[in-house]
Amino acid sequence: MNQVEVAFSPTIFNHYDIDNKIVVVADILRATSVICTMFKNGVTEIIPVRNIEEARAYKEKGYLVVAERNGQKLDFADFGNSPFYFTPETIGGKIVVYSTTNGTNAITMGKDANQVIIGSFLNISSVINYLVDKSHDVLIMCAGWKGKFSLEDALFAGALSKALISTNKFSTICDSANASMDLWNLAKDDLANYLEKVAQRHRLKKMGLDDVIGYCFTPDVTDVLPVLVGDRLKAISPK
Ligand SMILES: O=C(O)[C@H](CS(=O)(=O)O)OP(=O)(O)O
Repeated sequence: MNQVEVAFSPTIFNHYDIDNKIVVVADILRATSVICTMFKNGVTEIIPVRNIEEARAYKEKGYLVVAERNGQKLDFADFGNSPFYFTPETIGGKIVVYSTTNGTNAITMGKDANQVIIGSFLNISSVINYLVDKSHDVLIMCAGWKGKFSLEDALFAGALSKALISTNKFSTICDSANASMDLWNLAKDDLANYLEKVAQRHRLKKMGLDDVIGYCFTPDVTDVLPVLVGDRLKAISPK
């Protein structure tokens, strides 16, 4: 039986053994939801970069750059971080360079694992099917917020852990995975109400950027499965 574990923040990621594991990065508000939306709408590759200077250098070379810090688009970037910017018209057939406050940092941290994949509610069934098929131990890495715990990522970790364990192909002896499933069980029947507790929702609301909440918690909007290949994210076609 394969194991599922959860790291609640990148700050503690180094304490997990990722040898031969698949790392699922989750940044529900908003990076991994944005990545799934970009692939759904035809982006060919995404280059995740950690720092602003790297993103700026790509822009100077002529790349399309999506970059924000603290929710706000960087001045040199083409787009900020709302999934609603990414339509077939804006990103179809293009390579995008992507840098965000929390999500792209988490993605690059997992690069020594067997594989890094991108998870969100938008592609959760694709993630489940892929992990069941691959039969590796799994670490769900919550991107959190500036190194801290984020409720929305923990809820996703709980939903995914629960679904994997219900296949009888995974089990867990990880306290964080058990805690995330308890949280998900508490929230799932009245999710809209529970999401009032999510701090990132309120941070986004202050900036007028909280129109994404309903969308980012909608399951299975797409069947894309973004995977890190070298330094780029590419989409695996579903079976
Ligand atoms: O753009 C976002 O939603 C956040 C920015 S912040 O957490 O509000 O500073 O970045 P992400 O990397 O998508 O969590």
